[in-house]
Amino acid sequence: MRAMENSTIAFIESLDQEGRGVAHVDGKTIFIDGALPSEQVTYKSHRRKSSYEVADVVEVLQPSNLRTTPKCPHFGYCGGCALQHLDFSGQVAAKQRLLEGNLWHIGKVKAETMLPPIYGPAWGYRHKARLRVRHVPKKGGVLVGFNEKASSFVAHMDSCEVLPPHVSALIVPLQHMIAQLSVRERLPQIEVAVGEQATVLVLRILEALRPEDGPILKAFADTHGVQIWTQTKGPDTVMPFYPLNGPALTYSLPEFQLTYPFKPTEFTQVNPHINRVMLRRAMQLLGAQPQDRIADFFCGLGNFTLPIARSGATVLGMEGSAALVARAVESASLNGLADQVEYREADLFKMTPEALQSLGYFDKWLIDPPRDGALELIKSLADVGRGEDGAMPVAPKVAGPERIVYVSCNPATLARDAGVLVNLKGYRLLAAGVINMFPHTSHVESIALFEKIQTPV
Ligand SMILES: C[S@@+](CC[C@H](N)C(=O)[O-])C[C@H]1O[C@@H](n2cnc3c(N)ncnc32)[C@H](O)[C@@H]1O
Ligand code: SF4
Repeated sequence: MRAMENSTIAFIESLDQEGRGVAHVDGKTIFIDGALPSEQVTYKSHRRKSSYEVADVVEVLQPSNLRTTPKCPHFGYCGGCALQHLDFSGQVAAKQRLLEGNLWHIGKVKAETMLPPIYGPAWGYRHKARLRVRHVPKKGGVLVGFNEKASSFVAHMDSCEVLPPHVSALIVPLQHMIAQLSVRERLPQIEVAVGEQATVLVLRILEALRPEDGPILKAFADTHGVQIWTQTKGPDTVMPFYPLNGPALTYSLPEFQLTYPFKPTEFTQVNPHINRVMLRRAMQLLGAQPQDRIADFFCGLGNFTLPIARSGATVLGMEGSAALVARAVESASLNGLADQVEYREADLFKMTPEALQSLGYFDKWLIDPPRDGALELIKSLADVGRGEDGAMPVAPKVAGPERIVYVSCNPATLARDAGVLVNLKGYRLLAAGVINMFPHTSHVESIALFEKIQTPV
């Protein structure tokens, strides 16, 4: 709808992957930052293309009844959150609609059942974070935080509601402490990792620390009860007052009697509360039995592998990072599961039918890929029937597992891969649902269950 001279009015139909309201005006798609579904708003475009425009809300004429007051004072300016103006349940519903929309528009598939969303705490959930650091004298000194929205500048912030409160409380003291370091201009990033026994801050520094920096770091660590590790150019150099080379942290899964050691820089799930619920859901969907042989592709440090092994099944975990494979092997022994678990390092984006066949038959698969998805792995399964060009599938014919549980951090690639599984590989999409792993952001984590209905030719 185009209105009077200077203002443009739009009715918002849905949310996009970045949490922006989507409207259609005069045949163009308009992505409007700050607008919510079912709202009528005026907007101002800051990017115009022939088929779409990108805009900011000017005024909300008719607010959604799910619009709410953002809790964080930095919302709207900090790029860390996109949806704090939408009620928590509305966020989950919007993510579910996005997942369903992607499955249908990209993969041409529909889940037979939508699973109830997996919820967790709304605030203080981020146990892993990458904070940017920038020394900007004209903004008052050192900035520590997330990037500003749609910018590479560091946001000026003094607290963060999605970090655990004790980490949020470190932002201002970190700004003051870094300002005193000789390397304050050469310290672009801090990785935060909260484990069960400790919180570690890994300072990435582009040159060597000078001796006078040591006491400053030690005083900070002692005062705030955290560990500080430094990663300068070259191999890790842990500050001399902390144990060298050992994983400092652990997380545990009491329901599976499992404990995982990890190094703060290694991949672990960001939200430990949701991770536990997600693992229970995945195990329920996988239905692992003691006689099963199961593959855990993109297994990381064995987050899914060990709960699967606890059920009595044997598991092969495959992963691209040698460091994570080594950590996974260590955890399997530590938890008394080494006999049931094997790990292999492999680049799964280069999977071929021959390589997949050489792994032998699996009853079930668990897949948890990065954002790019798992296309090469799925394409390596034998097609059902003839291909689009009428040709028979290329040998070897790799028999697919009876069940696949697919955990995804990108609904677009999940939808693409689901389309291949359902339309070419003889699977049904039995169920799918969202996991609210990152509340208030537009990230959509999801889980899907596929079941084999046809034997490949
Ligand atoms: C979303 S994480 C999941 C890790 C694990 N399942 C977990 O829950 O902790 C994706 C994993 O894929 C691995 N990865 C990324 N690219 C890969 C590739 N090309 N081949 C194999 N693994 C890869 C990453 O190292 C990471 O451990
Ligand atoms: S990431 Fe933290 S500081 Fe940024 S908007 Fe979200 S809660 Fe606020």
